[in-house]
This record gives sequence, C-alpha cells and structure tokens, in this order.
Amino acid sequence: MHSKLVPKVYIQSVRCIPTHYHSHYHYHYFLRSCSMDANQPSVSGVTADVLKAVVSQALLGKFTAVFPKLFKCQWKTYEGQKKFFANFSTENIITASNSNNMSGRKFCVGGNWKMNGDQKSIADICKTLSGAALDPNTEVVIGCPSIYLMYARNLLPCELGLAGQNAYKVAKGAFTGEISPAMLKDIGADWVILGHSERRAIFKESDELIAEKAEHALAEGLKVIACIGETLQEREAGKTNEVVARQMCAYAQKIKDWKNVVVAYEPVWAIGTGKTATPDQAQEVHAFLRQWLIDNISKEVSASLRIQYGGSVTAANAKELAKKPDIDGFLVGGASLKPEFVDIINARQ
Ligand SMILES: O=C(CO)COP(=O)(O)O
Repeated sequence: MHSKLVPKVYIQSVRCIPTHYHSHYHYHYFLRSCSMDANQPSVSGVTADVLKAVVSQALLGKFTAVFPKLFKCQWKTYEGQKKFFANFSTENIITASNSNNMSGRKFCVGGNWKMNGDQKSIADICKTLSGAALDPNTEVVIGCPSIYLMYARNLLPCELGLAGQNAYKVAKGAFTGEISPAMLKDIGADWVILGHSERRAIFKESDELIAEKAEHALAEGLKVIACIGETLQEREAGKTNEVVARQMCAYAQKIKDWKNVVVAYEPVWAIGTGKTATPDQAQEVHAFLRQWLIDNISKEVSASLRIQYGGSVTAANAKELAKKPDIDGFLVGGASLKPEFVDIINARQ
C-alpha cells in the first residue's frame, strides 16, 4: 500500500554570505538539503516554519529572486538582509543543530591549505566540495591563502566556513604585509587560524602575540581556530602536557569568551610527516586538555569547547581518530587539497 507522505521541510543549515562587492551588496540565503520525508528527523532543529517565514518575507517583496530550485533567495539590499536577521537568528538555527556526537559538540573539520593552490586547483577543490555529499553534522572550515579568499568564497558551498590563515592584532595601520580580522570579515571570511606551529617556528610568533591576535580576532567577530602542539623534542622529553598547558595559558590570559573558539591540537612531529598520532596518543592529550579546561577555565567551557586533532590526518586514519570521545574534529593540511578530504569530513558517518 502506498503510504501518504505529509510534506514537511527539514533544513540542515542556514547561512548567509555576501556574493558581490560592488555598489550594491547582494546576499544569498541558502536553505540546504531540504527533505520532504516526514519520517526524517530534523537535522538541525530547523523546521518548515523557517521556510514558511522566508516565503512570507519573499512575498512581501524582500527578495529579488525567490527559490530558484526552492532553496535559494536573494535580498535586494544589505538592509533587507539585516531586517531579516533581526527576526531570525541564524546563530540559533545553526547552534540548535543536533549532532550524532554524544558530547553535543558539533564535529568540526578544517582544511588548512597553507601556501598551496592556484586559481585552477582551487576551483577544482571547490568543485569537488560543491558536488560532494558532506555530512550535515560536520562543520567545515576552509583555511585558504589570503589572496584567494574572495575567489574561494564565491566558489565554495555557502554553508562551508572560510578562514584566513593568519591575521594581525589590530584593525588597520602601518603594518606592511599584514592583514586584519576586519579585512577578513569584509571579504566574507568568518574564521581565522591562529598560532599554527609553522607561524610559531618559521615566523617566530610568541605565545603572547598569538593570544593577542586571538583576542582581537574574537573582538572583531571572527571565529578562531587556536592551534597548539608540542615538538618531537618536547614529546621525547616528556613535556607534552607542560607545553600545551603553557600555550593554553597564554590564550586564556586574553580569551574571556570561548564560544567562538575551536582549539586545534597539532603535535608538530605529526605535521606533514605522515606520522599521525595514534588515536590513543591523540585522545590522551585531548583528555588532558579537557581536564585543564575544567581546572583553569570552567566545566562548561570544558564540556563545550571543540578540540580538533591535526597532523597527517588522511581518509585512512580519520575514522578511528574520530571515534575518540575528546576528538571533535580535525585540522587537515595535505589531505585537504585532495578529494579524500570529503571522506575526512564524513569520518563520523
Ligand atoms: O598542519 C596541519 C594542519 O594545520 C596538518 O598538516 P598535514 O595534515 O599535512 O600533516
């Protein structure tokens, strides 16, 4: 017998991004992956009500284009977009998201392209990501070379976050060669990766400078992937916990609200070496960090702060690492430039 489906729309993510930077701002509002299956649980707590509200806004003439393929709207003006968000908080929608992780922390996978890519290869990666079925329970952030950020923003699926790989600690001024969080935000990036071991080792960034950068980036409204990790020498000297605690202390001196922070634990000896920490090795440090957060920040922050693992993550080892209770995602270098990045994003599936 044919059972009747009651059409109900489930929406997995809601996001708004600027798409042009000329005289008028145009914004796209995407409702992704709607399902008409009444039996499918709501993935992010977003229901047909939201869609109905969008439709009603559209009927009031707020949009220039309504639902090409059902899922996409466009505001005429920045003001229109702002008005819409006065009524609907996308933050709430996104954070209302259920994840299949028992911890309640949404799995978060960053791709750190480092100083790699050109227009052609970036277009290829963006095409792969656009065409792939990405786990809606995973938040994805792409760390792109600054010169290609705007280019990538226009090619990447809009529900993917975009990160600068560095930003200075003030908004503007005579700092030749630097970029600021305000600039990142201005071109549509919503994240910044700070304190990467390559910045620490090659560009001699201190714990203190990195923490100041994090403080400023957060104050400017960016989300921060705050990197930490010990060198091989430090690990062999039994100093792993001491080193990551020192790096966390520096961040904690400056960061008062951890809501927009993800910590990336990246043992330096595992970066680009093909030597991944075993799932147990990684879990051990993540559990130490979780306890450090209880002891030095709060139980709430310890329970909610996401800690990524980074260092030679590949499609082959991601699934085992992702099973560990304190590993809430990955920061991926080399493999984020390859199609296998899709499998890493989907490691929890
Ligand atoms: O540094 C990293 C991500 O920030 C890790 O790099 P690999 O994944 O290439 O080891």
